[in-house]
Amino acid sequence: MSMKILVLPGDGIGPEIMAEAVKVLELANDKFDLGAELSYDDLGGAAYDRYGSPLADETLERARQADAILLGAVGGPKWDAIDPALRPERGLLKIRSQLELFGNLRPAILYPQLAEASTLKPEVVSGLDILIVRELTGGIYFGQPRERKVLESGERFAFDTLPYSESEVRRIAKVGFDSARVRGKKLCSVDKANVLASSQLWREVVEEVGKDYPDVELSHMYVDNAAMQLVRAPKQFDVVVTDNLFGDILSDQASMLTGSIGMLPSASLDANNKGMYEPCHGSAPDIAGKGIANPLATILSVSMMLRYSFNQVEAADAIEQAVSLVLDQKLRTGDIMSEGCQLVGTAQMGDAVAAALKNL
Ligand SMILES: NC(=O)C1=CN([C@@H]2O[C@H](COP(=O)(O)OP(=O)(O)OC[C@H]3O[C@@H](n4cnc5c(N)ncnc54)[C@H](O)[C@@H]3O)[C@@H](O)[C@H]2O)C=CC1
Ligand SMILES: CC(C)CC(=O)C(=O)O
Ligand SMILES: [Mg+2]
Repeated sequence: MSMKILVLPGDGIGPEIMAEAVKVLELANDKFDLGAELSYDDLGGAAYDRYGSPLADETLERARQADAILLGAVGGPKWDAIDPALRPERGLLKIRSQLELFGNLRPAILYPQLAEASTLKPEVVSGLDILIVRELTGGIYFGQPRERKVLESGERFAFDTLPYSESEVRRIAKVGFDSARVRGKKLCSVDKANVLASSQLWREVVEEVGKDYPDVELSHMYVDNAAMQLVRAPKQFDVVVTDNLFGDILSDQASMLTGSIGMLPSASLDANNKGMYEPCHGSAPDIAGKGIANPLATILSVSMMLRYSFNQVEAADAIEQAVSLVLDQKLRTGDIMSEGCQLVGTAQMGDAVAAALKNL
């Protein structure tokens, strides 16, 4: 099986965390004889600086030719003042949409070693294992029209549009139900159907899709309540399916239940499980260049890539086991640090995971 992987380190801490993920991937490649071939390109601010566009046509073509894409993160204050259409984040949105990566899987799993780092009490989060299924190529981040203008009165005015079609909701709902079917058989669809027309359609279509999944218990929750329930009693959730904006916000929130946003990997999949894999966090400009970012979310994204795009279950499991072993060794980056543990930097953490993987 061909395993051509396009690596896009991106901006800020992106290159730092990616170096560690590639270290682990290369080790897995040798150990499990995966035949992975890596190539590199730029996305986001780095691409704007190099190509004048946050996603160059040639990069998009390379992404289309690749079997999977591994991404760090994009964005940063350096590009805050440029034409909004050329912002680094627009490159990320464009690659997701052009490759039709509509199914974003964001697992929030608490490693038991990190119970102390969670923002919630250990008894509330122990055994936490939630999968957030976020719709990734529709909704308010893409809706047209969107505009900023100055009204005749001189007042500044702006608006966005939140569109969803039946087929867009249907395909992500299926991802949610299929995921629930192989997990705890519980799916919670999160929307704002008490006020938003797009959410009313969302709820209706999710109900219809649910008829094909009588074995999955479906519930609905408004997003404001879901945000509250996530920090009140997060273990009531198994699989959560939601739209692009709500999923973006709820997954960052869920990350803190696992100790840190630096622990949350993700897979963004098309209809054939071709995917882009990236940590859920951003480019963290506040810590970029310091060598202190947590690389585990990106390393765990490598594991998701091997599992979802290449069915290399043994290698994927081994990477997760190596991460767990390193946490057993009480090595911690600052974001997951707790008493009695040893503080390490990004590269030390990557080295430790690679060493643990090698010795498995
Ligand atoms: N997928 C992507 O490429 C994303 C890009 N962004 C972009 O990233 C830039 C910064 O956005 P923020 O809102 O600050 O979100 P962020 O996720 O980059 O950072 C939020 C906070 O979490 C911390 N953090 C994030 N990742 C970490 C890691 N691996 N280890 C330790 N601490 C970590 C940061 O230091 C910061 O305090 C913006 O330009 C934003 O648009 C934001 C989210 C996702
Ligand atoms: C450009 C943003 C939508 C990226 C982001 O925050 C995310 O995908 O989590
Ligand atoms: Mg986000």
